[in-house]
Amino acid sequence: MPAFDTIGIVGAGAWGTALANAAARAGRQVCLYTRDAQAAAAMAAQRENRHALPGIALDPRVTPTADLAQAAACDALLLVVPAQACRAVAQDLAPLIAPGTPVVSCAKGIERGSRAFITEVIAEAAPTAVPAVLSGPSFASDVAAGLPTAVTLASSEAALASALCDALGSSTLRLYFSTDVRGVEIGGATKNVLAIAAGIVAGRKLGASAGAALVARGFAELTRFAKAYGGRAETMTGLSGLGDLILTTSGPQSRNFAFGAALGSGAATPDKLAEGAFTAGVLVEMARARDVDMPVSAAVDAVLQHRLTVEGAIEALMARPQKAER
Ligand SMILES: NC(=O)C1=CN([C@@H]2O[C@H](COP(=O)(O)OP(=O)(O)OC[C@H]3O[C@@H](n4cnc5c(N)ncnc54)[C@H](OP(=O)(O)O)[C@@H]3O)[C@@H](O)[C@H]2O)C=CC1
Ligand SMILES: O=C(CO)COP(=O)(O)O
Repeated sequence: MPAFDTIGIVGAGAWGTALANAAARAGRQVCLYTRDAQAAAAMAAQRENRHALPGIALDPRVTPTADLAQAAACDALLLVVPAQACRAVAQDLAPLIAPGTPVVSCAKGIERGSRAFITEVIAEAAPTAVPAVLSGPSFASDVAAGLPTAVTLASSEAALASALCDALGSSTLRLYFSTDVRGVEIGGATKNVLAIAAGIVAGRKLGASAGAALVARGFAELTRFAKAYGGRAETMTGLSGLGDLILTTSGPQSRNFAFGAALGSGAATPDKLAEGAFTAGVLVEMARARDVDMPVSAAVDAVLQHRLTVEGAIEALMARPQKAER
């Protein structure tokens, strides 16, 4: 298995920039791609991504670029753009990468319309790539600051997943490997929708008891969905499932939680990426298609689609028929 000396990061938002520094800290040479040439030049001159991750110096091993081919020539690529942009970016990468190059999805979502998981999107759009996924409880600002963080990296080939963990891991970022690609991506996509629900509960000041009930019942539906779509139970209780659910339902450092809190309090929603708002509808469609009961996610979707008010959604959840706890 190659050592993956060079890592191309495609997408220089908060998470892409944090992962660039993390990979550099692990000893890799890193190419950090943004589609914005001016932003690449500013990052190169200022050695900082002032737009997405202000106050964090770029590691000297990180080279910003607006040349996709330069990033695509690296030994392994991390795809760090919003989930709904992954297909377009993977299509652009397809003619540029060497066959067999690992392309690791770091996005947390499901493609709308196609109902495809992001590793499926990569496999369709860049058929010569080897798809993988990195997910787990990891705020960009924490990782960038070098705070201790642990995540999961999954590929269908255990040896590849393990080699990528070696390439990206450092004393501050610990990676566990897995072959449960589907389970890892389901955890990351679903917890964002549940984080919006947790934010609504907090924004509406429904109390800590309601918040805890929401996380527990949310985890139950996340696990049901994963089972229906081929994820493993042990992955759901791991970093990319329960771990990330706990992190993102804990407070406003999560953009999804902050988005939900604004909905709950009636404030304007922040102008920041909240992936759960894009995932809720497709998640609920996919749940219905396999007869999976996901009342919390369905309530979030109904609020986002203005089919229910926040008040109406809470009433409907509390009025559900009595059932056994499972
Ligand atoms: N932030 C975090 O703590 C974490 C985020 N994630 C996940 O990572 C993904 C990205 O999040 P994050 O970095 O925070 O988001 P940001 O909003 O900070 O950045 C998104 C980046 O993607 C770029 N982008 C969007 N569309 C395209 C496109 N079509 N082609 C090229 N670049 C594009 C944007 O470029 P431009 O500025 O030019 O629009 C921007 O640089 C999400 O799925 C998120 O859930 C996962 C773990 C942690
Ligand atoms: O995925 C994340 C942490 O693991 C980031 O969550 P938010 O996108 O809600 O900020």
